[in-house]
Amino acid sequence: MDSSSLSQFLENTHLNSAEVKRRRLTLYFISYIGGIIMAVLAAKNLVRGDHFLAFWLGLFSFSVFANAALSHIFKNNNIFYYIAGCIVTAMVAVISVTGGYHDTGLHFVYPLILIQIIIVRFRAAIFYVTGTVGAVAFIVYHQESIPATYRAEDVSRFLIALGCFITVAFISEYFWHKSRKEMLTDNLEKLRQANSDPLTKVPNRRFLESVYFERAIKNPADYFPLSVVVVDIDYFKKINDNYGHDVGDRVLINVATLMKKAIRATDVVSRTGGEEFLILYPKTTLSMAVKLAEKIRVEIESSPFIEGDIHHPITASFGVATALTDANINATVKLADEHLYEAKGAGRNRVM
Ligand SMILES: Nc1nc2c(ncn2[C@@H]2O[C@H](COP(=O)(O)OP(=O)(O)OP(=O)(O)O)[C@@H](O)[C@H]2O)c(=O)[nH]1
Repeated sequence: MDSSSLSQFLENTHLNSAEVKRRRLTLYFISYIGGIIMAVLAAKNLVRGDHFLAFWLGLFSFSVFANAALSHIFKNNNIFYYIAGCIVTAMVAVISVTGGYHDTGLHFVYPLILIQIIIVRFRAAIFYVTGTVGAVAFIVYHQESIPATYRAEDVSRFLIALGCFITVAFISEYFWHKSRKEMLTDNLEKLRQANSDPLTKVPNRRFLESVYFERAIKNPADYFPLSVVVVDIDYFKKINDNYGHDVGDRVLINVATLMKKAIRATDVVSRTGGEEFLILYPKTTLSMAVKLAEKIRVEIESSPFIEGDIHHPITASFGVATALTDANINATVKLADEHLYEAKGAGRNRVM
């Protein structure tokens, strides 16, 4: 997992899920509050004898409730935001056609347009709002074929005020989105730094424990069997002692790079300690993980550290274990560690 995949993983796990939650809650609140208001207005219009408007308000109230209820069931589907946007356009059209109570219904167009801007994403909202305003303008300028009657001066002032309102709403939405995006980028960079090792740039132990394992537990079908390979460079202390800490650092970077190249995009190499790494192979059986670890062992063995006069053979020992279910991740890491110590005890440069 390179730096950009790590950022992507963190964005999907933390930041995007917060954004999805925010949008979803906005849809629920607006739908339920709006649905109740429309139901009340439908009842009031029924009492005062405007059956046509009462029918439409009742239908819209039912539609927004049904839309919100379906979005509870199909949680990962974005279509419900766009359906809500369409319901708003239809409501604005019906209100403009009927005129509402004493032809004062156009006042409701302002909050409805604002709802459309909030619910549908910024770019899509431009098209939705253009369509809605186009429909209203068409209706108010063709009063000969609708029940409502609007005075010419009210119509022109309404459209000018609506234009100003929409411009201000879009400007505020634009800057709000811009600052939110900057904040998210900033947060993402901080998260990336907190979850990666500054020397080798691979994810660190924090990433495994607070991000990766949590995600695996939430989506077991995508991760299990999850194989864990603990890798420890052999006699690393000698490298530091013989050539200095800087050379030791470069050996760590080389080994990490070599392992990153040897894995699939869905696997993860992380640095969990001084000269200890942990590789995670999702959807991989124990026998397959042993073969993959053996391949990396051979690769490390055949890539000595060469720099100037230094020509130092590098080997590593490997401990492998596999978690079949999310219930035993920690026990699996512990078992892989025990296998690593067995590999060290058995002479090093081997997979156990
Ligand atoms: N250069 C460098 N060395 C580190 C870093 N972190 C830990 N070390 C060194 O890694 C060495 C680990 O030594 P040991 O735990 O004795 O392990 P080893 O020499 O590899 O021996 P075996 O694991 O038993 O094969 C120590 O000398 C640590 O100082 C680091 O970030 N950079």
